[in-house]
Amino acid sequence: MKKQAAVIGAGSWGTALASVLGQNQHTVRLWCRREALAEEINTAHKNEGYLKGIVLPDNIVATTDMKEAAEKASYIVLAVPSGAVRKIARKLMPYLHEDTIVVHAAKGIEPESFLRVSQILKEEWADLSFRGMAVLSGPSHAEEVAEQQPTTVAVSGTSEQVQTLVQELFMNQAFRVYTNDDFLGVELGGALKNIIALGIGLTSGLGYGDNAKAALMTRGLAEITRLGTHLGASPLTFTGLSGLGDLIVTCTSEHSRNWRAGNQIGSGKSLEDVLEQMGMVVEGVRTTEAVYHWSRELGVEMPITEGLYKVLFEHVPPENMAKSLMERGKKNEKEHSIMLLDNN
Ligand SMILES: NC(=O)C1=CN([C@@H]2O[C@H](COP(=O)(O)OP(=O)(O)OC[C@H]3O[C@@H](n4cnc5c(N)ncnc54)[C@H](O)[C@@H]3O)[C@@H](O)[C@H]2O)C=CC1
Ligand SMILES: O=C(CO)COP(=O)(O)O
Repeated sequence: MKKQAAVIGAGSWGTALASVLGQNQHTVRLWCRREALAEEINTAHKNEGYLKGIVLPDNIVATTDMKEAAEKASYIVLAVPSGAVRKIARKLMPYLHEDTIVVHAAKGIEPESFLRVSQILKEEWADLSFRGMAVLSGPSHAEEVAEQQPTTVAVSGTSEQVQTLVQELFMNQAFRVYTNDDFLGVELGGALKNIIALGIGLTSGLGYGDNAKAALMTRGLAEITRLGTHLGASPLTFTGLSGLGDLIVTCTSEHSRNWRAGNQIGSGKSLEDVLEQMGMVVEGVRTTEAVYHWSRELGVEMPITEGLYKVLFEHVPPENMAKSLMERGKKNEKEHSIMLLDNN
């Protein structure tokens, strides 16, 4: 059935998600910051700056007016960088109502508070009543979603009903949505894989090959799972689309901004230059900062995150990261899995 949906954020991901909703014949209002972009979307049905060469469904209406975008929507999809979520949550406050379902699609952890995006939203909207919240996450580069290439993602919701409604809202022949009741795990997987993708990009920039890539992906997944299960997520979620799936796509695709940023830093560019030239969000930088401090506070070992933090924030040369990871004390590969099995 046709729904009223608002997508907040007309960058790569917001535009791609609006496109999926438009293909599904929903009424879509896409909120953007810049008038010129709204004009481009409404007249040329394009967003060339973010999704080059893509023609958008003509039932997407772009606006810079939050009221116009969100007021009548029964679904509000948040697709801004995690760093903008608090500000946007405040702007959205007047337009949430009893029937609103909020779907967030951002992947990050807030430095200092160590909050996930859904926790930021709950904090900002503590006094409001709305129908529910969901997180949409998985291996889904916007460029391929916009081209209607086959894509699979996971959705988790504050209730089973919300989860199923969001699955129905997005699902189509090119965009397959699986439900997963582990909200925490789905949200964490998407945020944490960006750290590992940055790290792998870094080693590629240094000239290391596929063995290093496979090592970092495998041990990266181990450290994501270690933190996630410590916090109460299911280990199985990290083997699914929002865990391993998203890790694979972000660590192996040249679409990935996190991988590309790491690659350029490994090749000798400064973090500041890389971020300035990217022109799009590189979530892994902020999440590395958050998770480095968070894991130390929790006493959870995350050596890849630690190594990357030192490169990004303490000016340690990238080659030292690989060296320090290789020279760590002897370990049993299954240490953590054995501990998890023992606890069950
Ligand atoms: N691009 C992708 O393939 C995917 C991205 N994501 C996640 O979606 C989120 C958004 O990413 P992208 O769309 O790729 O980023 P982007 O850099 O392509 O676009 C970001 C959009 O947010 C807007 N924005 C930035 N700061 C803002 C602020 N302070 N207030 C209001 N609007 C602001 C920008 O104007 C732009 O429209 C991130 O958390 C990302 O990890 C998730 C899945 C896939
Ligand atoms: O999350 C993504 C794909 O699932 C996008 O990753 P990047 O932000 O690294 O481009």
